[in-house]
Amino acid sequence: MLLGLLPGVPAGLPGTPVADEQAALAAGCSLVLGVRDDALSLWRPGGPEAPLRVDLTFGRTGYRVAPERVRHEKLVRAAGALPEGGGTVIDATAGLGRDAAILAAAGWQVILLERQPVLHAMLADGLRRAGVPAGRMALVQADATGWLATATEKPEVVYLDPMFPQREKSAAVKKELAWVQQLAPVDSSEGEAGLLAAALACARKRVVVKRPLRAPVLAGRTPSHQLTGKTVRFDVYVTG
Ligand SMILES: C[S@@+](CC[C@H](N)C(=O)[O-])C[C@H]1O[C@@H](n2cnc3c(N)ncnc32)[C@H](O)[C@@H]1O
Repeated sequence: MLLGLLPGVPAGLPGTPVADEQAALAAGCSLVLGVRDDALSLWRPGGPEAPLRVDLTFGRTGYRVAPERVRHEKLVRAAGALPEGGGTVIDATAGLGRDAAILAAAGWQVILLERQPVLHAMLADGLRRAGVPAGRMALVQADATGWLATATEKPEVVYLDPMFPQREKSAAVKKELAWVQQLAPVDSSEGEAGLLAAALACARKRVVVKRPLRAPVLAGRTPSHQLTGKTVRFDVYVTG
């Protein structure tokens, strides 16, 4: 996959600098990263689809959503009770930050880990535009397996949503997933097993893993219990 980097994107990202979409097409880029309406965005050069950007303030997943509404979300129920005085979730596979926004809206302090540099830059841009206080959602560019293994302060919860081949049916979500998968392909089974092991060793209370409804459990490890939704389920591993 060749990613075209349009003028105005942060320095140091992996990709091919291009002057405009025409140049990106001529260079054979399947996606471009550029600035649209003040947002760092990803799109198919010459394509009709709306650009993809991280949006934490609008729509269903806005981090300002009222806690009494988000507490019904299956993800929030899977994370368990928020300790009095607050608690921390490490979202070790932050992606576009949607699940992290739900957890933050439910009152958790969320540390977002994302290893893919372009997605990390898009998340940083989304957090900046949303004006999210660093105390609510803090972003780190890191490989989660190593980061979790060396974490000095253990969080209550570690949340994992590793890439999984095509799992949603709607065309819009398929498009987003296809684009994100070009940047961050599905991990090897050894990679997934290492990530789950690091999460289980780090979380003080539980590890939550999001899976497509009928997918096998991650790394063959049986969870303590499961919460199932219409298209996805949350596998919960109680650690303490
Ligand atoms: C399916 S997406 C997560 C979507 C996210 N839950 C959301 O709501 O937008 C998976 C993301 O995890 C990242 N990822 C996978 N393994 C990782 C690891 N070991 N360390 C850090 N990031 C990882 C990928 O780069 C990808 O962006």
